[in-house]
Amino acid sequence: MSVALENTTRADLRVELGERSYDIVIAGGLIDQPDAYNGAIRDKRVLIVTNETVAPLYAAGVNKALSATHDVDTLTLPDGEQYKTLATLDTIYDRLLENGYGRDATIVALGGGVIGDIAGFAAASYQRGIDFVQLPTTLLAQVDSSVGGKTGVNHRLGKNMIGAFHQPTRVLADVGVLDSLPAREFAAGMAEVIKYGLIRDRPFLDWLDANLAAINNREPEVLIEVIRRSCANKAEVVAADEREAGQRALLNLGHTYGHALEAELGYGEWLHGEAVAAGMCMAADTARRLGWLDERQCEHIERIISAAHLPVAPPRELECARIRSLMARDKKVAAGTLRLVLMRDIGEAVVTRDYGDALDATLKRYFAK
Ligand SMILES: NC(=O)c1ccc[n+]([C@@H]2O[C@H](COP(=O)([O-])OP(=O)(O)OC[C@H]3O[C@@H](n4cnc5c(N)ncnc54)[C@H](O)[C@@H]3O)[C@@H](O)[C@H]2O)c1
Ligand SMILES: O=C(O)C(=O)C[C@@H](O)[C@H](O)[C@H](O)COP(=O)(O)O
Ligand SMILES: [Zn+2]
Repeated sequence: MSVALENTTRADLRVELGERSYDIVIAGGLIDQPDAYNGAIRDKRVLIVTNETVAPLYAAGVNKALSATHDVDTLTLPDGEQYKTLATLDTIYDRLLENGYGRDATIVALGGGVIGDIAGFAAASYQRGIDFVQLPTTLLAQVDSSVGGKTGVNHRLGKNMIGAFHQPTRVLADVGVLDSLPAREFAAGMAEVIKYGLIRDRPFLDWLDANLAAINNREPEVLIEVIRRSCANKAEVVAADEREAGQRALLNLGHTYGHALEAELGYGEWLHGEAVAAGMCMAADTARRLGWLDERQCEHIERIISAAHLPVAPPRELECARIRSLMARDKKVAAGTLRLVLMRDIGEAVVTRDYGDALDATLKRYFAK
């Protein structure tokens, strides 16, 4: 059950995508309120897709909120990044088909980014596409993965290698559910928050820096502001470039390095946000070698990341050549060349293929073997 927060602000944002536009609502106690779903679910049948950790905490409240007006069933998946696979996706198709769900059904994704990505991809592909609603329950999912319509699953050889762009019909970011989130998962979400500051919103980064203690204490008003400003950044980028033909790639800062780390560590040893945090430090190092950032700026970035309880380097010795070959499979490879997202300054990122030997020098520094 999500607890409504007394006297806390509610923030409403909109992702402007023509006929696929949708609202992001940010408040406490949202997912248990029947009204919150008005206009987001077209027809009767709803399948809530969640996992074994989140279900006992929040599925009953969501089920109750929807049951007065809809015919609701719940599918509970195993928990973990290692289950973000085609095999798990198949279990969603099984449930939909065995129970005769049609194209008018809606999937409600209740969970973190793993559930959002996999349930979203089920919605994108089932009978060539059905509606879905995002109920993100981690900080990372509330600030990033529930918005923008990137859905998909991992492959042994690369992160999110199989997927589709498919926008939800609504995002309900209920800050009340963050109370039960473990500290390590909360910190992982902060990596994507800091990312917005580093790529395009220097004032936000300075605000984060000044408010980190209140953020780490999860003060509700401060959290709503963290989520609101993060989603506002993401919504703006997605509205301008839904399918990543250009500026959306900036949202990938640190991810080329980070996704390689996640794959090399077997999708489980490190959380996505942890890999992105270390990846952003590596991207800063590459930018420093190009003369774009100086030593002091790199230290500043590392200090904020550390203060958010995130790693600034790989967890142990990893093989440089293996990381480099995983990076070569990144989705930003164009005409056979890997493009990187690098900071020209703090708060200003670019996509570039002009990094010369700087990438290899960075990889040698972080991956000694
Ligand atoms: N689609 C996108 O744009 C996008 C953006 C960023 C990340 N991602 C993806 O998101 C995934 C990471 O998401 P994540 O960090 O949310 O991880 P996650 O989905 O694995 O959730 C983290 C853990 O927290 C648990 N949990 C979730 N909500 C909880 C709650 N309220 N209380 C207690 N426990 C809770 C989960 O069961 C899980 O064990 C990665 O697969 C990443 O690739 C996608
Ligand atoms: O929404 C985006 O665009 C992002 O890049 C957000 C990232 O935080 C996220 O991890 C995304 O899933 C990465 O996308 P990918 O295309 O590199 O798999
Ligand atoms: Zn990410």
